[in-house]
Amino acid sequence: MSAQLIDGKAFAATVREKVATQVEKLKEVHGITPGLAVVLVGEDPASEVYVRNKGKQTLECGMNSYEHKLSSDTSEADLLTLIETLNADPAVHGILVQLPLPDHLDSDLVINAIDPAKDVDGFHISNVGLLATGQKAMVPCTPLGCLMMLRDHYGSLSGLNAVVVGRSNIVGKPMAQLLLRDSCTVTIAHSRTKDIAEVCRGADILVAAVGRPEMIPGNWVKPGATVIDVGINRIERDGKRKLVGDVDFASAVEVAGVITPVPGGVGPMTIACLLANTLTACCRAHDLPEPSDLTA
Ligand SMILES: Nc1nc2c(c(=O)[nH]1)N[C@@H](CN(C=O)c1ccc(C(=O)N[C@@H](CCC(=O)O)C(=O)O)cc1)CN2
Repeated sequence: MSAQLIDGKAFAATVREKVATQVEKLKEVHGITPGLAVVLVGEDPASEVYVRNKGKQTLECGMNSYEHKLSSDTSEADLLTLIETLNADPAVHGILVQLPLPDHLDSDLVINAIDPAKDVDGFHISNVGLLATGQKAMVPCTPLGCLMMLRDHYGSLSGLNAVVVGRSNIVGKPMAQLLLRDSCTVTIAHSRTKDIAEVCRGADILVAAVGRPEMIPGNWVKPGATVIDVGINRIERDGKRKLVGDVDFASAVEVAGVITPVPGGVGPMTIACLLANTLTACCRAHDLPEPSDLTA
């Protein structure tokens, strides 16, 4: 039997609509317009597309968008000066530096220069610590999107066995923290995990975030499980370029109960959650109630 697909595109559109409604209210009642600044260094083609889409969707939600495109040889000092300026700008509620950065720039240093209250990526060390200790944090967009889809499907995640394959700071670790916060029993699996197939087969919720094309086959999936595929891998097959996830969709769809496709699954939720985080950051900056269905 074939699994039910989660339509991330449609889900993301619903999130964006909710954000737009709240933004309109903020403008009408309080005269406040949330603002998002996105910084791109260099000419990575995929990053250029993501940044363009971020700007477009920010404006469509009624927020202000500030785009800063810097050349690939920008010095760390110049980038840090820009971040300082954005930190001090009251019209900017969210700051995002598009990753990956060129090799000569220290990503950790740059990310940790962002005011944690404006860190809508949730990558700043303060937000990482707040999330890990169950406090109010800015939550990384991709894991937040996965959590929203899981909550929508299950209602409560309490007591479910969740396996997160991948231990990156951007997805794997925060995903595990969020699932733990929702009372799942969480295992983080990775390249050194012994009998990883058997570990995965114990999962009610299997989140694949390893960055290896189609690494997880259907026989690693427990029948009826929910599979969330975070991978976005560009491969060439039969002479054609193709986007695939970390899960072998063709075999997994036959075993899983629910599955996210690639493309059109988790990906679109990343930008939708960025807009939600910008709204949240704006509400927090002005001591206003934040929309509870758009945060963790
Ligand atoms: N500062 C950040 N950098 C990066 C992040 C991030 O969250 N913050 N994530 C990724 C890139 N990313 C957003 O920045 C992103 C990735 C994928 C998608 C998306 O909609 N994917 C589509 C397919 C799009 C395609 O054809 O390429 C899908 O999966 O359906 C949106 C945003 C790395 N950098």
